[in-house]
Amino acid sequence: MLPVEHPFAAPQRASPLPLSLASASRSEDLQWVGEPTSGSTSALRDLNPVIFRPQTLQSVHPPAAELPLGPYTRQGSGAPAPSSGATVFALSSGQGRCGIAVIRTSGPASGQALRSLTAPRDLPPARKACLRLLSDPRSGEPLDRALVLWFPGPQSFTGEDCAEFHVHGGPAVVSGVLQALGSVPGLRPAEAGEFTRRAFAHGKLSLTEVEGLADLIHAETEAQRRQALRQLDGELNHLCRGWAETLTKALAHVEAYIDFGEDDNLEEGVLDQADSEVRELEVALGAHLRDARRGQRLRSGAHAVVVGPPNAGKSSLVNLLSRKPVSIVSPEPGTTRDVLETPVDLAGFPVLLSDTAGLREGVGPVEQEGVRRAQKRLEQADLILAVLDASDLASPSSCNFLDTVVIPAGAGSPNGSNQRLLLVLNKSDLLPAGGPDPSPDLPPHLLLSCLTGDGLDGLLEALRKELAALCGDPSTDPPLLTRARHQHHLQGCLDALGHYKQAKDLALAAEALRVARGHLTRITGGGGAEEILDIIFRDFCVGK
Ligand SMILES: Nc1nc2c(ncn2[C@@H]2O[C@H](COP(=O)(O)OP(=O)(O)OP(=O)(O)O)[C@@H](O)[C@H]2O)c(=O)[nH]1
Ligand SMILES: [K+]
Ligand SMILES: [Mg+2]
Repeated sequence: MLPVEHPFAAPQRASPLPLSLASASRSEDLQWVGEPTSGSTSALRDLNPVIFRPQTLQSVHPPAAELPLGPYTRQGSGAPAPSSGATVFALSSGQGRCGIAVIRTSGPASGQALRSLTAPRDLPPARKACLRLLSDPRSGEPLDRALVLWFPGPQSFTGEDCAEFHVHGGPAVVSGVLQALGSVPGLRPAEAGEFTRRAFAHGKLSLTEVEGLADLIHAETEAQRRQALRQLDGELNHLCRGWAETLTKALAHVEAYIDFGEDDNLEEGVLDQADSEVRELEVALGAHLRDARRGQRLRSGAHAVVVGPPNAGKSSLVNLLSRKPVSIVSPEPGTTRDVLETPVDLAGFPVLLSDTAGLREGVGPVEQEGVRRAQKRLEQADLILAVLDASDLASPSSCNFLDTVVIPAGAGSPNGSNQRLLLVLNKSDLLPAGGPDPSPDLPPHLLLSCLTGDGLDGLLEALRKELAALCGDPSTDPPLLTRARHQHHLQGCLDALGHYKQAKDLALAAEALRVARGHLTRITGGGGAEEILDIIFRDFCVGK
């Protein structure tokens, strides 16, 4: 731990949520509204007259107060509404002794809380850090000299009035300030996730952004961090909103046809346009669903298994990649019996690496069970690291392994089950120096020496490529679905589009589109009546 001096000169251990993320308001206002529940007569039907009879626009357009607000707001989308009026407070940085601890409040009494604890008592200018003496409002006892920040709502992380106290991170300071806050009328300790829940309820974060924030806090590798940050930045949200907008457009076309199919004023090809929009969307959704597991793998870690004949150096490789002595290494064949798992960060990707028993036949019951477990793990793995002893390629166990595992899995290319395989020829130090490739006839492979480290860089680079293919590369790829929930709704949307195509009448087709759109908006926790209005006015020729 770095020395604890003045905490604000150079934050030694910053809050896990830097200021900009913890408190600053998002520049973009995400207050968009939800979509009509499926089955209800859509707002579109009521609004369609607006499209075609511009002269009656003023009289037909429902006044704002009459818009059905309930199910249309984010708050109505399943998020628990914050208990009104309460102001909550909590330690927002990690527990334990540290340079600086960040305590924050959210709710209407935040300003009062700031004034009660600080001297001078006036509120600091909005979003400007100010140094203040903190003291207990009951006893007047000084607690700390701290930086305080005032974020008046709605331009705050939660959308409510918020305050932050950046105090020295000693346990006594932190508990003193928390107790002092608890004594301020109207304040209570926050529940787990309550700040974020309030941000969602006030439309500051979409559901996918909430998920991105959670993933960012839990990210352990670089690629996980990138993916989470992109989701927090709203990329998945924008993607889903774009798709939902396409469906709203298609729905507007179909509903217009239902209401005005006989009307001369309707543009030609309205239904064809809806069909082509749906077809394009199907292609886009299909592409994302094919990659659906990648984002989830990146969140939870890809499963890689090290397999090979006995004594190939599997355990040596596991120890080398994990940089710790996970497995016992010995010259005795059959050393590893059980499956040994270790989480590792490989080239920025999270991987659960499994060491396994050497594959061979004609062994005792214990080793046999080890082989059975190894084979089971092999079937479940996303990535197979097949290890052979480069100086022992002609042995029966090597040949058998090549024939039964490496060749069927198709080294260097993904097989039907999406498993990927890297063939590693270990113990290259035992080959004659500068000699030819010992095995030009083998599938694509890498030479490695666990003993000298030769070939490790090449192996890590190959692993990076394989893992980027398995987990998606968050530096370059389009945003990925990161949870089973996203995959479920995307599949639901695609199924509904299938019903649209098969629908025997237009009312059913419109209903299928509403169901499809409902799935998309549930991904982000919103959807839109106002969107529908916008799109109608933008996309239709009025009163042609
Ligand atoms: N020369 C040389 N020896 C190695 C290398 N890698 C591993 N070994 C040796 O090979 C022997 C077997 O290594 P392990 O890592 O135990 O092999 P394993 O595949 O896990 O063996 P089992 O668990 O018994 O199947 C040990 O004596 C290691 O020191 C290498 O790159 N070069
Ligand atoms: K061994
Ligand atoms: Mg071993």
